Amino acid sequence: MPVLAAEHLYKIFGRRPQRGVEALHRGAGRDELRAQGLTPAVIDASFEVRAGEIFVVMGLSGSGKSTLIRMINGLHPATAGDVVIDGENLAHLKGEALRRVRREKVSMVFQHFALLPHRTVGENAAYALKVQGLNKADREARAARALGMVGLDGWGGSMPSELSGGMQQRVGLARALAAETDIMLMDEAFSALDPLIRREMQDQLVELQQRLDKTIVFITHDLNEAMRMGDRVAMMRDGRIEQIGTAEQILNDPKNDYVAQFVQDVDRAKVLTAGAVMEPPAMVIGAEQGPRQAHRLIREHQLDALAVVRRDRTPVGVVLPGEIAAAVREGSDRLPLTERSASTVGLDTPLADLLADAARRESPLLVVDDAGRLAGLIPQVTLLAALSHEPVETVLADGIPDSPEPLTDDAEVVAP
Ligand SMILES: Nc1ncnc2c1ncn2[C@@H]1O[C@H](COP(=O)(O)OP(=O)(O)OP(=O)(O)O)[C@@H](O)[C@H]1O
Repeated sequence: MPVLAAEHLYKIFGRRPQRGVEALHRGAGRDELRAQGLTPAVIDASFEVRAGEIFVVMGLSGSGKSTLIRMINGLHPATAGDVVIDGENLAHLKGEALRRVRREKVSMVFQHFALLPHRTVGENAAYALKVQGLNKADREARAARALGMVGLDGWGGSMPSELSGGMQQRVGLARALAAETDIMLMDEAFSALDPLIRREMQDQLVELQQRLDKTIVFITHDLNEAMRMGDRVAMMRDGRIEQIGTAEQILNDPKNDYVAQFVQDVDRAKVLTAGAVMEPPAMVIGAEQGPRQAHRLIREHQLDALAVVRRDRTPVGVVLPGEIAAAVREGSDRLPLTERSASTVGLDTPLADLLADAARRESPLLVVDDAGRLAGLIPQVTLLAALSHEPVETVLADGIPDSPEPLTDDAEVVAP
């Protein structure tokens, strides 16, 4: 079950906003509503956020992100549609019941930190806990723990003004963590920070999320931030969600021209990981098998490369058609594995890290999962395509320099 769901959510500002929803249902455009003094800020937004996910809402200024997040935390009532948190529909809650859900399920980090200037860092971190009814000792302990998580051990007695911008936002983050809610909403939380600090905070948030298993809805107008942070990204335009998907899905398969144009300048090499560009191996061969068996598999399945694995599927290397043909010709009874053919990379390795020596690489890269087992292969042509910003087909048509000789059916085969 999703932790958080939005179902056909609308927010229209103006008098008698319900009119706007009805007009939109009838097919009216935004301009028509504007003429009636109505602003449609969020139009028919539906999505589900899974437990432990970083769900990014990305869109230009005015696209409706802040309004959307305010409906999720119950600050704005929806004009139509539902927000369901942990099975509870906010539209059905009032007064104390609504405040309880907001307090216990959702915490929020703001762009401008929202720290109280005359309270200490520790008091700021503990701020949300008083309303939760915790006693002073518990509040202080939780706040200190949260400050420790964001790398601010020992800063509890300082005043916010003594801290840099990045540190102040860590206090904002600590305050949200101290509330110990499962869901954290972050509204342009890093947008006011210098690029270097921002990057550091992004990494730290991803690391914290993995450690604490929080569900995070993260709002940003920065596409690169969205692509870097989001397990999935919802792209908003003019109040509507245009597409929801992983960074790879949005980059590789944009749903419409708007999304395609929006993402065209993204540095794919920085966003895409080895896991996203690899191909699952069509066939593998056990390390104890000989070259003739490999030769047979390569021919029968017309493989460009064949990964060699141990019984537990950890990779030993990869054999190529040309190599294996030569080995069979020479009568070798061992698979011709070489050092260079055994380069492995992790699933999360950024593509950019693999491109440096793409042109020199003569065999596919092997991609392994966290347990070191083979997850897939990245053919050299994929790297060259990424490097030249050309589709794979173009690189294939132009040819790869020094590509291995293809194994033809009439290759001379000598029995060992
Ligand atoms: N309280 C309000 N009253 C009237 N109109 C509003 C109100 N809040 C937002 N809007 C309008 O709703 C639309 C969406 O605004 P919203 O702030 O949600 O966008 P955003 O994507 O968060 O933009 P930004 O990044 O600039 O904050 C805009 O046209 C805005 O002018």
